[in-house]
Amino acid sequence: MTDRVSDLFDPTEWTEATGAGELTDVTYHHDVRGQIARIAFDRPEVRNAFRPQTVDELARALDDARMNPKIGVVLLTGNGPSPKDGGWAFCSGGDQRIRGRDGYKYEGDAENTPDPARNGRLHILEVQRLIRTMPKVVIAVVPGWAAGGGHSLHAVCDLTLASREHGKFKQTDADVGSFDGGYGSAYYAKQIGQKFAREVFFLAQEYSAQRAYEMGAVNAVVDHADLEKEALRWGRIIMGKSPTSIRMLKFSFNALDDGLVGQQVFAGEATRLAYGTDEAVEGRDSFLEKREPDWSPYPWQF
Ligand SMILES: CC(C)(COP(=O)(O)OP(=O)(O)OC[C@H]1O[C@@H](n2cnc3c(N)ncnc32)[C@H](O)[C@@H]1OP(=O)(O)O)[C@@H](O)C(=O)NCCC(=O)NCCSC(=O)c1cc(O)c2ccccc2c1O
Repeated sequence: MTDRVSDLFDPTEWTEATGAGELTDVTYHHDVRGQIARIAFDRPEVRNAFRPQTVDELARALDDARMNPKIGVVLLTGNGPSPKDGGWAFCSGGDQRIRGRDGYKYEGDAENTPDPARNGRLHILEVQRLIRTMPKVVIAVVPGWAAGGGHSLHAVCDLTLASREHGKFKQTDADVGSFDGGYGSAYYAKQIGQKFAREVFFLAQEYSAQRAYEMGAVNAVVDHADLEKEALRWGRIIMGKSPTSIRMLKFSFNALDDGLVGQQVFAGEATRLAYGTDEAVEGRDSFLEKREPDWSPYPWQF
């Protein structure tokens, strides 16, 4: 790759997000209408494996998109192809070269050498929770390999679109002595069923985009050249919907599987909606005006 972001990236559709020029491991753009974010792993030479710095930058970009009131959809993808061999990847999980005994390490003086003085990190799990709880639709746009922790990221995204020619899925955790026991496996099993999920993890075989679609892990298989165009089209359809409906729907889908945290997130939005009623305003005003509240205009509805 030269100065192009990615071979599938259409520069007429995107502008670089403010501050994104400082990022080294991910790229971050907003679509020209300012409604859809594109965040991409940018380490194609290692199949977009993440190191702690990658995860830091990913979290920053996702959080920025979360807090942007115009943005309703995030496309999470991987830039490519690899300048070394032309291979494509969404993300191949944690960079095994800097994995220490306590997690993934920030690098020391020599590149790809773990810094023994700093604790290891497993904070891709924090990113998973951010994707899960942000009140926006996150679409995994998979142009190549989704492996290991990259496979888990696609699992936690709300939707997945995959390249027909290059999209490949492989859950390598058990090959490398790792295990994502949360969304990556247990929630994934809720998506595609226990038998398939156990097969994917226990055998760690390669699945084509078409096979992943048949198993219920992928929403659509798209010709490689059209992948990002199609993702943008899906994003724009979603942007035509009510923001409150989409937010409440996402949190409703999450609630049961996320236990009390799911209930808390959903209930927080219900509280926000309730604050908008005249009834809640009466409660606040009566306190501030040091008088008894008058609930008489508000029936005990059934
Ligand atoms: C993804 C592959 C199946 C692709 O195979 P392919 O044959 O197409 O490509 P190569 O193997 O030749 O790779 C090209 C080039 O990239 C390097 N590379 C690829 N992936 C990684 C990686 N993850 N780390 C470091 N380097 C990588 C590869 O070495 C080649 O380099 P050259 O110098 O030789 O050119 C295949 O590449 C593959 O299987 N990759 C490894 C996938 C993997 O096992 N990932 C880690 C799983 S564990 C994990 O991600 C994880 C992270 C967490 O933070 C967790 C936190 C909490 C719980 C669990 C976690 C977790 O499981």
